[in-house]
Amino acid sequence: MSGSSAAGEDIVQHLSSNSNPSSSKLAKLEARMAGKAAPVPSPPPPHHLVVPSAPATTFMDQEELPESSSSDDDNGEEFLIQKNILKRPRSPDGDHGLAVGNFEGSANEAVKHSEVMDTRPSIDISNRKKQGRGRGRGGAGRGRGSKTVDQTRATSTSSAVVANGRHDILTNMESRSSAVLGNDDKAALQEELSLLRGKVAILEEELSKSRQESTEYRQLSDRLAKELKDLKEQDQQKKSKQLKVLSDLLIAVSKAERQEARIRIKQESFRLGNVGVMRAGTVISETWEDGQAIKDLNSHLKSLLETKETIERHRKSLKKRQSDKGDGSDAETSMSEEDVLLQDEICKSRLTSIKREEEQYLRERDRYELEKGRLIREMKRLRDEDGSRFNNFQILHNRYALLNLLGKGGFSEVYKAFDLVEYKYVACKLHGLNAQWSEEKKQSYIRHAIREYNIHKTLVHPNIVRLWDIFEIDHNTFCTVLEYCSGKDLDAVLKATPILPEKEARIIIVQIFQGLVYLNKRTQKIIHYDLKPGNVLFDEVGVAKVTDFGLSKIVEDDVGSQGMELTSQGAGTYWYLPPECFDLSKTPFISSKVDVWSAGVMFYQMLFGRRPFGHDQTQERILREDTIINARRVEFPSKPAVSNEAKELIRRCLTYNQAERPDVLTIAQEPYLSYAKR
Ligand SMILES: Nc1ncnc2c1ncn2[C@@H]1O[C@H](COP(=O)(O)OP(=O)(O)OP(=O)(O)O)[C@@H](O)[C@H]1O
Repeated sequence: MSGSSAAGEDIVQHLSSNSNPSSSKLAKLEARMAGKAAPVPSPPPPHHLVVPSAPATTFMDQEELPESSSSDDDNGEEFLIQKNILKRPRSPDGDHGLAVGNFEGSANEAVKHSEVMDTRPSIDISNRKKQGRGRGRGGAGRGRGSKTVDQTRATSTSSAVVANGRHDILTNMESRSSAVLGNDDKAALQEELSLLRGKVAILEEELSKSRQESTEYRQLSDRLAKELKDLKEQDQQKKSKQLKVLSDLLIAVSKAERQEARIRIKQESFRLGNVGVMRAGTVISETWEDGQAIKDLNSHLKSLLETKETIERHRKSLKKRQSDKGDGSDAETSMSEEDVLLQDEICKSRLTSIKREEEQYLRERDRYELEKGRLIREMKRLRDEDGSRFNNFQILHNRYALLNLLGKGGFSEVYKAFDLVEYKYVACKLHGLNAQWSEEKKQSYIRHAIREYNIHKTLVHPNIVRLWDIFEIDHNTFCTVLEYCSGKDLDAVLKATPILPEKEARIIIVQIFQGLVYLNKRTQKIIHYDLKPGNVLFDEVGVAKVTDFGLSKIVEDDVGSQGMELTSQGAGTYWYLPPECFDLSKTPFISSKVDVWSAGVMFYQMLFGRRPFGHDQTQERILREDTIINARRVEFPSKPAVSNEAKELIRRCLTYNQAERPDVLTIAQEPYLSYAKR
């Protein structure tokens, strides 16, 4: 064995002992170059390097091969290349294959060697390719024209890591191989090495470019993330600014409305009257003091009455004179018969005109009374608003901007509010629990309200006020959010105009019945149980809507034809409840017929300006005197004139006997309750 051959063996030994598989490949390459390659006249042709049919071998197999077997050299090369192919499947687009094919001669050889030396970098290549794809079609943007360069780079990339870690080995290899190889081989190898170096340099450059690119991308991504965050913040700020502007506007409008309402009250108080304070010893009470217009009107009426009395007296004296003349007792003061008749005619005519004047003043007084009623309600509203703890334009639940008080009920205050999320007006009903109440009573009230909410929230119909939301404000207060109805309620309408023309009354009752039909066509039927003018609201176009389901009852599925037991009587308003609800001798059975009765009472009230039973009575008196229990027959006043169909509908609704009274779905069939053309 020649010295150079021995040196080759040493190198093989040295390189084979390196656990790095690439080093082992290099060692084998080195070995081939040092000695075993000597008998091979020239590098094997490229197609010898790849033997597709070679049996697949694991990397361990390769490690276990005899290190210096002379037959190993070529086989080893084949084996290694085969191994490499298995480890790094070529990409389907054949880029890599092309990369190999694009090098010719020694370059080709060099590529093969580079493949032989490296398995791990192949994984780097595929990763890089993936990254390249990940960056989008940008890679293609560099141009298909540069494909060869790209491919070279791709191939070179596989050597990058090798280059980093094994530059010394290559240098070593170069010096040793120069010692053992012939001039041709040496030149070829040197060419090969310089090519590899070139590629290493390209790869290094590529790597640094990639690093730079990656830094740039990271910076870009950071910048974009920051920009996005800024935009979001700006958007948020813009939204809060918009909301601030909006709520400021709403508040300004509401404040102006409050001021206007107070000025109007002052003016009207002067005209119609005001609440005064009266002291009786230590007791201070409030009394109503009429305003100037009512005082003037009353004094006109008083003076007319006085004039009337004077005329009546004068007529009496005329009659007396006539009779005195007849019996001859006072001949001097006697008047001719004609004079007496004339005087009497004058008095009668004057009395007639006084009566006319009086009637006019009385009509005016009635109007004042209505205005006075409205003024008193408005005064009460303003006083309630001033005393309310929610009068300072709070935003509830981060969403509802409270504006002005609409009114106050038994345990609740209703505010007009603006929904800052849905951008619409709503009515916020604030249910206040009395702090003095026992915990048990509070819980019962809350249960009651939640029950109402659960019933009401499922109701979606144009003639039923929508319930949008419910939330707690504090331990003693919660809020329900309702559809806002900007018109008055029917109670206020009837206070302002006690008698409605039949046409108007009909359209209202038809809508109420449509709401009731909806309640009775659901799988879970509902009895409202508290239908009264105060619970019928109007929206801005005049659509009537039923509200307040606080006393309503859900009709159980298995209820018989006679209705369901009224377990909790509740406190409906007695003028509007049917006789069966007053029967204390047994637990009443109720059905939708309760609502039919209430609707009949309301319709009567709209047409005739008074309720059919117990109109002038208090709730307490109605109970005491069994007014409704005795309401067997409804009577109609002669005025105003009302159609027979309307009267017939009322009669049917107010059928005393519950069994004979039609239910909601039956009475809704009445032609009078439908506008459909027949
Ligand atoms: N959805 C609404 N839209 C507009 N105004 C409303 C709405 N709900 C109630 N109101 C008004 O608020 C006022 C108070 O209503 P609320 O229902 O609390 O009182 P009530 O029915 O008179 O009392 P209670 O519920 O104790 O019987 C009434 O004048 C009513 O017209």
